[in-house]
Amino acid sequence: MALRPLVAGNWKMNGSKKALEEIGAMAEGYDATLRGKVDLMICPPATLLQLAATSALGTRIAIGAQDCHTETTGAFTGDIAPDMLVESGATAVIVGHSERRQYHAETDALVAAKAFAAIRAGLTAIVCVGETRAEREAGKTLAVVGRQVQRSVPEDATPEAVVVAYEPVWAIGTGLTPTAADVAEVHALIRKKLIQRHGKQAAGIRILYGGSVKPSNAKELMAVANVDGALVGGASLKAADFLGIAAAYR
Ligand SMILES: O=C(CO)COP(=O)(O)O
Repeated sequence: MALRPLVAGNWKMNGSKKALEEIGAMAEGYDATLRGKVDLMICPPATLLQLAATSALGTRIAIGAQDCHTETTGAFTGDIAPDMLVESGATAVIVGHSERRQYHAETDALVAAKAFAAIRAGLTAIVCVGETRAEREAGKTLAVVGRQVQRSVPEDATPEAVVVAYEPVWAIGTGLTPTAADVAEVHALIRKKLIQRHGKQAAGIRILYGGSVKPSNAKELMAVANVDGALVGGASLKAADFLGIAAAYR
């Protein structure tokens, strides 16, 4: 089944008010042809969410956040509840990015709880999974990713509520990418696991590839079976690059 693809940009801890001009430029380049074929989303830092949502008003570019808490309110200094993200204009949130797993010791169980809380607030949860270089070299990729999908994707996953992003940790920000055959193998496994656990409707859950996606490799990566779009880091900061990736669907 060909799903409507999603190209989402994760700005990570980058961007400023000035960078919001890029969203304007993205909107200009998101012409009728592209709009008819692919969804676009930008996930700026939390401090820019509200401004980004205002910049994106009327452009059909969606705004997402990069993390959320599991609770709706409470004594959690520095954290942000899913409802607060909704109020800021976000319609989605990334959870379980490998940088959160690595630097904030986030476990699969916590990621699943965050995704559950996000969905309950009406957000789409973009759940990230992916193996490290050591795990790939040890031949453990499918076991690791399979386990992460099993444990990080919440019970109530539907195509509206959940997007899964496969991001091999060793491909993030390195310029390295897996071969198309390797991507196909992992995405097929993710699809199988989703259908096993969430039933036939899980054929409609979008599975994004992320890790050094650029305009020059987007076409090849986006053509792989079960790759329903991209989660883009560095190349999402500039409108020309981001649109160049989206143009894989032109
Ligand atoms: O981590 C990523 C997106 O979430 C990928 O980052 P890069 O595209 O910079 O490799």
